[in-house]
Amino acid sequence: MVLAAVGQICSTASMAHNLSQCRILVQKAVAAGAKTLFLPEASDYIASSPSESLSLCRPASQSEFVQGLQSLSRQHKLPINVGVHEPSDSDAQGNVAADQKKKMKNTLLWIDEMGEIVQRYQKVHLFDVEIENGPILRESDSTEAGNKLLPPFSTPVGKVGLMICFDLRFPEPSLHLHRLGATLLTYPSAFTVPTGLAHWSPLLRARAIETQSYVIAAAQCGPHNEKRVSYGHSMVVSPWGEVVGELGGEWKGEPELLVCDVDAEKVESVRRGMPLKRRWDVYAEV
Ligand SMILES: O=C(O)CNC(=O)[C@H](CS)NC(=O)CCC(=O)C(=O)O
Repeated sequence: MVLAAVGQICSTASMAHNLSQCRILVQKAVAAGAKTLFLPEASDYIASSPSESLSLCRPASQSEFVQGLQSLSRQHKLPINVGVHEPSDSDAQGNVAADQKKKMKNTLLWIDEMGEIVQRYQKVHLFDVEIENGPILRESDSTEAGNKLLPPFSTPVGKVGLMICFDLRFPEPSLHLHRLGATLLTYPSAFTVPTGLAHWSPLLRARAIETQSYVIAAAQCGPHNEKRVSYGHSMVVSPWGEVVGELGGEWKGEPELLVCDVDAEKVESVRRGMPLKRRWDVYAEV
């Protein structure tokens, strides 16, 4: 068994403030003996508008937030999984007008215990919604969608398959990563409150049950600015679908940490006990 730590923060437009929240969580995770720290989507910042978000966006090599986390991970020999914004390589059409800003990527970094960025996933499904009495958000206005899933890779907490937030609503990528050998799936998130109330927990449990894998979802929580609040409820679900750890949805003014056992043998025993043998002869292959 190995301990995984899951951090819950409330990112604002201040990268220095957000880094200081993460620093507290790194220290707590190390003190608890955790072997990996999972941080939410957009941990580097959550801005009040797409234009502010674009203006804060910089490459990891020039981001005080990412550099700060890399040095913390190196110092403590702690792998860190963290969601950030990065500039896209090209604009959406390939030739925008000079006055038009480039788009961003919504990415998830795996920083190893040497402080190196060794894996990078770019969010594939973007959150464009207009829900009555609910959120109106158009992520694709400012963000470029990724075009591939990353093959699962070995870590101290298992073979990790990376996904982000809204990707949670699509079973296909999780099943695909499962087929490629993942034993732990991540969904770092900044869920809205109404959609979180309606769907967060059943979706996370469904993804864990369907793939017989651990699901780790570090979440943004509370008010980021006057316009935006996140649902919180960071969660760890076992391959049997049990919620083995959960944080609250109320922002208490400081970051919170959840520490859970990740048991490789549990993945094996759940899969051995209930083999989910596909019938590709009956329905389409995922
Ligand atoms: O905006 C940023 O800076 C970071 N990105 C996000 O917070 C994204 C896009 S707005 N949020 C979600 O995908 C929430 C999904 C959700 O709430 C649901 O699926 O119900």
